[in-house]
Amino acid sequence: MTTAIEVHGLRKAFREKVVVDDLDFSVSRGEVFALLGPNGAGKTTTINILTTLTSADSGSALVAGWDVRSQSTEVQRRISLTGQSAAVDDALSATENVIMFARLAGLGRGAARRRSVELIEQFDLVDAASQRVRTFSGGMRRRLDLALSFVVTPEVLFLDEPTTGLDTRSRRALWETIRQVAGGGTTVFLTTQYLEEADQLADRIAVLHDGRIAALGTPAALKSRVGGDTVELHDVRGTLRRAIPTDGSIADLRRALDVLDAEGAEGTVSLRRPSLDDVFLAVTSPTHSSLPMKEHA
Ligand SMILES: Nc1ncnc2c1ncn2[C@@H]1O[C@H](COP(=O)(O)OP(=O)(O)OP(=O)(O)O)[C@@H](O)[C@H]1O
Repeated sequence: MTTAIEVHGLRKAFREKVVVDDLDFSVSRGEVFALLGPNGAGKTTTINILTTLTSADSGSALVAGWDVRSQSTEVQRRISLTGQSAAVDDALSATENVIMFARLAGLGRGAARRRSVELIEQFDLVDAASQRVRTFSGGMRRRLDLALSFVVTPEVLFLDEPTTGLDTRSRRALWETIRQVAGGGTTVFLTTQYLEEADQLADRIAVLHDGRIAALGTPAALKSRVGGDTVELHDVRGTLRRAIPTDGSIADLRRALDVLDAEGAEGTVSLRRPSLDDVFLAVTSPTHSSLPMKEHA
């Protein structure tokens, strides 16, 4: 099986409000797929449907080859999901929590202990390993929650805004862990509001806007869609004074410089490559057509 997630015409409304609107996409095995979108775009609802926590009103979704609606137990056996801090016992230490979780996942006593040592180290909880979780900061709790979703390697790992609340070092460490897991063949489906995160991690990105996919493709393809490089002029204070989009060709670059010359502009000229921010702002602006765009390889 090469397809890990297959979604067709998925739709979900809360009362009259359509939150997920006719979604279609598929994710290959071993792929890191990021669902990006502003607040309220429908990211969590989509993840909840794919992880069997919520049922869709219509459409279908297969995860690891099983139907999320009619074969939910089979799906649950093959996935893991972050954000289940409800599963964390405040009265236990971090180590005890990981061991308990590992035992529930079917690991033997020795294997559970070994796994806890690895995960406590990996998620930078060594100093707090034997501390009761009740005393943890928000970031420590978040790291423990993440550690639990890595106790066993699932076929498909769902991470709902995994790095929210993490400091830079923890964020980068988690990215590394995600890369390792994906390198081992696990499919990773993550939601994020951080464009850099999607850019760093994802093989492909879907930008969700008002419950619909407004853009879908590799980070490079999405960036190239919003145009070529931009010639920017900053004044001595570093304030952006002028931005002239180009198609990336030498002739167009020269034209942009001629424009600045003709205007008698003063300051420092630089070339800015399109970023995912440009993509995000372009496709999630209120004036943007909500028609799904074609995927670019
Ligand atoms: N159980 C519910 N009942 C009613 N409305 C809901 C429910 N769950 C979500 N919604 C609404 O659906 C919309 C999409 O919510 P969702 O949590 O999926 O968005 P999101 O993209 O994950 O947003 P965020 O980035 O803020 O987490 C929001 O307007 C939200 O208020």
